[in-house]
Amino acid sequence: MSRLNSHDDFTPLKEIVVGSAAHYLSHERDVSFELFHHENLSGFRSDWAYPRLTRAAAGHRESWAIKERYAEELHEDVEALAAVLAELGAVVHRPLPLPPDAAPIAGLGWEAAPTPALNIRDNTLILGDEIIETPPAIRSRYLETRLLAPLFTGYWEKGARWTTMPRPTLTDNSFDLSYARDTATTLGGPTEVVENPQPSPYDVGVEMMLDGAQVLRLGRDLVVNIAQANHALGAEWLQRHLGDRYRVHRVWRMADNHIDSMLLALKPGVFLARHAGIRDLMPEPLRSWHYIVPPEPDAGAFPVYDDYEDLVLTSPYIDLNVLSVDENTVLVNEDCTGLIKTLDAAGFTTVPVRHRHRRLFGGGFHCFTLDTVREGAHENYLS
Ligand SMILES: NC(=[NH2+])NCCC[C@H](N)C(=O)O
Repeated sequence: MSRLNSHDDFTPLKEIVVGSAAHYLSHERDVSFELFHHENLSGFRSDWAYPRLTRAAAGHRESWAIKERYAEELHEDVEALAAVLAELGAVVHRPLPLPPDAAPIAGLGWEAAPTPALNIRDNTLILGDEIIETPPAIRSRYLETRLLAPLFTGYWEKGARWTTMPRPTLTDNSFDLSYARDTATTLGGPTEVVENPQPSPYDVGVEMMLDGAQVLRLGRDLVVNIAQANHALGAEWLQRHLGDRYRVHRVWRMADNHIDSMLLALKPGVFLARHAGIRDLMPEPLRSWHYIVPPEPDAGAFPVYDDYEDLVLTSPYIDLNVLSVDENTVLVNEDCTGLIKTLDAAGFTTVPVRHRHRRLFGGGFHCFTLDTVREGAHENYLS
């Protein structure tokens, strides 16, 4: 293990953590989960878009089983991803696997089954020599970074700084519902905001929530996606914490939360973007960069899932979530042939990797990884 040093997504990769899919048995469908995944969940089923038609009031807890076959295939693909990265010369670290008999976790006034540390991009932000654990918006993910604690301890011993952003209480009233209220879904929304928030003796009002995956890292510049007040508070914390060392550029509602299936930096001057309109949402100095927009995803590239039993947590654009091992080499989903062709034509070397169930488990290669050592420094890429 070397010293923590990760400022961007594209300079030569030395060390990386690959998430663990072990024992991903169910989704905890509480208010925090429904709200976070509102855009995808409410897009195709009217009882999920209008939950009061069918579901109980807030406080309702429901475990949604994941089919064993999908969980096993996911596990197989994640282990293969770790092997590919090792073959490419990176030192690969792993979180603690979630044990099969993990007991529920609890906060003040809630309980939830814990998720494995799979989408590890989400709850940690690495900025140079600093580990920042970010405040989760989903209760079942509250203790996810503890599964990374042995690794973080190792980096800390090697000199890393290690910070935890203020932890939210996550009562029903902690959430700003405005994004879910304001956005139309494919059902023609606006939909109902998920459930009726119930008062709790632990209410503190709208709280800070921000995922590491809402932040695009470009040396001394950070682009942070903000869709509502929880995120705005998180970005404000980040700005105050980082002071003059970083420029925090806030972008408004580029996505519901995570930015990394909308936009990724492949190298200085080049972005991979979901659509051409992304450029207009960007801060002025980044509008002159080149934006590579791949063809629309091919519906045939995804497994066919059951409309009711299988929760589809991402949009079909999830394969944009690639992982660069250097400025020329990009790991891409082998089934996303349109994207592979686009990147090949742009002069990149693509490494096709199998990942079947990205739509069920909420992430691609960028989400499932956390690069801890790259060669890049605290550069100013904007000048
Ligand atoms: N870091 C992540 N988990 N990113 C995944 C983002 C997926 C995005 N919400 C989509 O539907 O395409």
